[in-house]
Order: sequence, then C-alpha cells, then structure tokens
Amino acid sequence: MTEWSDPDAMDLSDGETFDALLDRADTREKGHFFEFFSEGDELAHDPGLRLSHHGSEQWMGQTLNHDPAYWRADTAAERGFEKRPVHPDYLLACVMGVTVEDLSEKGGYFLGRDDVEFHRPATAGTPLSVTSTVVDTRTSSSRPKYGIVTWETAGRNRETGETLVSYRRTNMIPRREPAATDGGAVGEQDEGGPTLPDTLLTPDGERFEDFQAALDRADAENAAVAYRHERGRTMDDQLVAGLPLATLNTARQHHNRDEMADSPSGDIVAYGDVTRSIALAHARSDEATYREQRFADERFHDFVTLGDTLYGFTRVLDCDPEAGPERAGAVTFEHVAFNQDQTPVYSGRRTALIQRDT
Ligand SMILES: CC(C)(COP(=O)(O)OP(=O)(O)OC[C@H]1O[C@@H](n2cnc3c(N)ncnc32)[C@H](O)[C@@H]1OP(=O)(O)O)[C@@H](O)C(=O)NCCC(=O)NCCSC(=O)C[C@](C)(O)C(=O)O
Repeated sequence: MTEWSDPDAMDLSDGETFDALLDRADTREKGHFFEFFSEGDELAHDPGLRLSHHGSEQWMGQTLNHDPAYWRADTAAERGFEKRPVHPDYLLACVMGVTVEDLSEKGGYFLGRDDVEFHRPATAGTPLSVTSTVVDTRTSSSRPKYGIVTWETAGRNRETGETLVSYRRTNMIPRREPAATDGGAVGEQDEGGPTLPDTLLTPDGERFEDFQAALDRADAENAAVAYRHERGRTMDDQLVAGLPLATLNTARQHHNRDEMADSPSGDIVAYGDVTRSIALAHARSDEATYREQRFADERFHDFVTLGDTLYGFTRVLDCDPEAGPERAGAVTFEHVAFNQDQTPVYSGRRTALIQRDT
C-alpha cells in the first residue's frame, strides 16, 4: 500500500502540478500507426483467448442469435455437428478481436472484409492461434490523417493447427504524420449498385424450397426477392463496449469515450462484428439455417453509436440445390443493417446452407 506520508511519494494534491507532470511524461504506446505496416509483413497475435460456451452464449443472447444448434447438444447432433460448436459470429469476432492490439488499436475504423471462409466448426475450449499478413497499404486520398491497410488473417486451433476461419479485412489506420492533401474528397458517396425492380417478393417460408420458389417467381415476374425483418436492437453499453472487450478487442473506438470525443465519429462506436451479427440474427430468425459457409464484400458504411437501433433487410441472390448435403441447399443473400433513420450501416453477401423441407 502506498504510504502517502512518504517523502518520495508524488504530490497529487495540486492539479496544476500533476498536469505539468503529465505534460513532461512520454506515453508508452499501444498499437501501431499506418507507417508501421509494409506489404508482406507477417504478424502472430499473442493474446491467449480460448473459445468458451459462456462467451458464445453471451454473444448469441445479446445479438439475438437463437439457433438452437449452438445452444443444445441434441440439436447440434441432429444438425450433423460432432460436438456442440460455438457460434460462427462469435468465432469470427474472437479471431478478429485478438488481432486488434497489433493491427488497429490506434483507432482506425473497420471499413470492410472479404473472403470470409469457415473451414470447420469450432468448439468450446479451443485455444486460438491467429496470424495476419499485410497484403496492401495505401494512403487515403480523402482523409489525410489516415492510411488504408488490408490484411489476410487466419484463426487456427492452437493445439491441432487446423484453420477454423480466414478472411481479408481493410481498416483506416491513423498516420503518425498526416499526409499533405487537401482532403477534398471526404464524404463523397459512391454511385451505388443497380436499383431493384419495383416488385419485391417475400418467401412464403423459411426452408430452402421457399427461397428457391420465391426466386423462380421473381424471375417470371421481373421482381426481386427482398424483404425487411421485424426485430430491432438498440445499442447499449453491453453491446458497444462489453462484447468487444470480451473478445479481447482493445480498439479504443468501443470503450474510450474520452479519446473518441475528438474523432470523426465523436463518440464510441459499435464493433463492426457486433453490428453485422445483429443484422444477421434478424435475417436468421426468418430462415432455417443449417450451416454458415462464407461471406464476401462486407462493408461498414456508417457509424453505430450508443442508442442507435439496428434493423435488417435481406435480398435473396441465388439458390444452389447441388451445394451441401442432402438435407440442405446453399442460398446466397445480401444482408443490410440499417439504423432508426433508415441509414445503411453494414452490407455483406452471405452464403449459408438452408434446411430443406424433408
Ligand atoms: C470510415 C468512414 C467515416 C469513412 O467515410 P468516408 O466518407 O471518408 O468514406 P469513403 O470515402 O467511402 O472511404 C474512405 C476511404 O476508404 C476507402 N475504403 C472504404 N471502404 C473500403 C473497403 N472496404 N476496402 C478498401 N478501401 C475502402 C475508400 O476507397 C476511400 O479511399 P480514399 O480516401 O483514398 O478515397 C465511413 O465509411 C464510416 O463511418 N464507416 C463506418 C466505420 C465503422 O463504424 N466501422 C465499424 C466500427 S470500427 C471497428 O469495429 C474497429 C475494430 C474492428 O475493432 C478494429 O478494426 O479495431
């Protein structure tokens, strides 16, 4: 215990003296600025995260992911899992969470992710081993304080070396020295994709055949299969700060309001993986998911802050009856998360196996 009468103890009674002391002291930094990263660099991430049912259930409960295969051993067995797995959104968030200290702790925003592939189910008790390779670095032409870095990351079972999930992600990363540009392009919107036909159809049910029939109908009627999900989820402390911290995600964006007050978002923002998991949960609540397979073109369009409410919108892009086991077919969706003002905050393409009628 500190003995405050010790003559060597610091005098903290005078605020000005302490201010001056802090001004003189160097800060021992965490994380890396943009200039640290070079193409080809490989990084092994050290935090000792072990996947757990507790963590997975906390993640699923808070994000409304209620698929029983991840909660109950009997349903997991019926669905062909050898052992009850942890939820794939939790797995992905944990693998990315432990990379943050090395890759993005300095505070750059998560812009997007591609080529997300689930290689095998992951079970509770699995210790993670996570590595990343820098695949691209470039300066931002619109935001002189930031660069843009892309990494390829793989999360493995530390004991067996088996790859569980891999992906490629892109972040804005603060520069140590802001670039000399006028930043004139900030906020410019891209052109957006093709507009959808006027008629939007909703599948009659939640099975593979329902999605297939809706797509066939849409083809015949020059329509699209696209619909909203009713549930919404308001972002609270547990979602914005609690869940990322539980995956060892140390990004200040999610838990340091003081630092974030002077950032483009002006406040703490939700971890992108929490945002997407909520939108996906809304979508999954309207389908009979069999297995998650892959994600592509994931983009984070706008900030999600405390008090925002997240809703989901889904478009069905394709059905493949040949992919997957007898009991399921593959459906490719485009999912969008949007907030209470109907502003899109996330979009991504997802291919999942959906159970058949029989
Ligand atoms: C960041 C904001 C302000 C930029 O807003 P803006 O208007 O400046 O947007 P933009 O012009 O669309 O993009 C800026 C630059 O990024 C590039 N870009 C954009 N997307 C991509 C992409 N996918 N791949 C490659 N490059 C991309 C884009 O081409 C452009 O380049 P330029 O400056 O040279 O013109 C805006 O996009 C926004 O608000 N996005 C939401 C960010 C967010 O909330 N992310 C999730 C939370 S942060 C997080 O989870 C953290 C994590 C997981 O913990 C952790 O990484 O540590």
